[in-house]
Amino acid sequence: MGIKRWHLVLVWILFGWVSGVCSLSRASFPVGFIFGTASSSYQYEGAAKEGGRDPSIWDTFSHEYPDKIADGSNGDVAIDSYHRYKEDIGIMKEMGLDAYRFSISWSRILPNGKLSGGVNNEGINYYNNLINELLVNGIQPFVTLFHWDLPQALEDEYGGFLSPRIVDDFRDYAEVCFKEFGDRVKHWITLNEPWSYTYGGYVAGFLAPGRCSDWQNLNCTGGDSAVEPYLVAHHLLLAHAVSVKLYRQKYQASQEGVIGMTLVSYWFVPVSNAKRQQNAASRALDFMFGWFMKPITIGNYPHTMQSLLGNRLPKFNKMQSKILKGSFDFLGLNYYTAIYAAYASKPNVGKSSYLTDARTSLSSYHNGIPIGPMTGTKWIYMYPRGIRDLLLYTKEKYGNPLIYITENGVGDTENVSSPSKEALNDKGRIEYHRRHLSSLQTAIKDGVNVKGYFAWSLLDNFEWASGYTVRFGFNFVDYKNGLKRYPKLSAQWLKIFLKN
Ligand SMILES: N=C(CCCS[C@@H]1CC(=O)N(Cc2ccccc2)C1=O)N[C@@H]1O[C@H](CO[C@@H]2OC[C@@H](O)[C@H](O)[C@H]2O)[C@@H](O)[C@H](O)[C@H]1O
Repeated sequence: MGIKRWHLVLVWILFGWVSGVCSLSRASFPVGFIFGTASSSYQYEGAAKEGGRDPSIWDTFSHEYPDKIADGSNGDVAIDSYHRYKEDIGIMKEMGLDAYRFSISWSRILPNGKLSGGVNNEGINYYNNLINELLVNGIQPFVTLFHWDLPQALEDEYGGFLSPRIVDDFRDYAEVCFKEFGDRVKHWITLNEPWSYTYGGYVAGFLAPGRCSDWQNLNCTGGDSAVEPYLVAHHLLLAHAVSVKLYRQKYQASQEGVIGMTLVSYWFVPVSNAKRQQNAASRALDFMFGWFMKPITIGNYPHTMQSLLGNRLPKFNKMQSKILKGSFDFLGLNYYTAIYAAYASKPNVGKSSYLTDARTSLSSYHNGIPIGPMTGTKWIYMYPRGIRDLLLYTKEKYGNPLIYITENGVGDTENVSSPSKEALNDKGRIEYHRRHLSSLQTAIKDGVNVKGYFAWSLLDNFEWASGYTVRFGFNFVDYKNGLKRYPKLSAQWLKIFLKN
């Protein structure tokens, strides 16, 4: 019986699939494309009461509300990167990574949050040592100024980002970092995920400072989910804008670095092609991504937010709009998963909240079917196509900006506590990263201007409300045995990926 045409097609498809699975590597990406991993100060450093550091709102939140953390834990010790950074950089080098994204602890640099309170030289020394160790190992530092760990002193004095007073204090803090580290740091990120800080801290209350409306019964410490999120986001944006202006006016010419902001977004999939559902997905994107991306691009909020929120949405004056417009040299983009979006009518209860303002209903399921395969992290369903769709959307809607994927990753929630064969055999993580990198490669072929990819995360670490119960690392940290680091299968996979 002769070979039928469909046999040939099948073989061709199979070959394509096999070569696609096996051949994806560094060489699949443009020369100079940067591969790194990401971390943050409160999740990695520990040494919470060492080296002159004063408390952040995360020290307060995790100690005063341990019930808000899955295992009642905190970042007092975390994974002790404060003392083990040389070992951790050795792991990065062994894996062949090009860059490391980390954040600076504001209260380690300015313990009471303000310049007038004095600069902590032990903090300056720590980050100088970290940056220098990275550079001697050929690893580029990408530095985030604010990854949620606000000095508690500023929260106490004027409510932190609820107050416009934060803008000048953040600018002063940023300037200390530009001055002290800018000769060697060439990629600055002002804020990590302002959406998450706002949503987690002032809408749903599961992140510090844990505020939301009482009637939402989320066991919050006070707050108003209809008003505070929009005030906090407004001040985050202004703090970002004045710091970018300062960097560009005083430091960029001599230091020759670039500065941006990292945003996170779901990719939103309409539950049907009906116009009403497509509009709902578009509104959801405005209320999560456009909330920040529009202001730093054109100097104002999305029209959907302006029309739906009225006076609850603060307004930028002319000067603020001017310094916000174009206030980034690159965009950091964090992508984890996609979610279905459906139209929702105005809630009949009299109370407003960010949760219902967009008139959308979001779910990982539609007609009982998940948007993608479940993973080890309850809110992350595998939807690699979403990274490409979000990048294409950004290209089309926001003028094809320079982008770095500054976080992408997945956690395991098996309650493994020792570096067993099972714990290190993280095939799911390999599959997640391989599929997202493949989708990213397609986006690059589509003309998206993306120049780097940072995986979350090098090491298992303190995962905010999940404590140490969720592991995102390529390397296992043995919390029960001296925080010893062990490479997982994914670390081996990434090392080979980066070598080819
Ligand atoms: N997790 C986020 C926020 C993404 C918002 S989209 C989605 C919606 C939602 O409710 N959550 C949970 C959430 C929201 C905000 C912050 C943390 C966790 C989401 O992540 N971003 C990055 O994700 C990384 C992984 O987040 C983990 O995701 C699983 C959660 O169980 C865990 O608490 C969280 O730390 C963090 O370690 C980084 O510090 C952070 O920059």
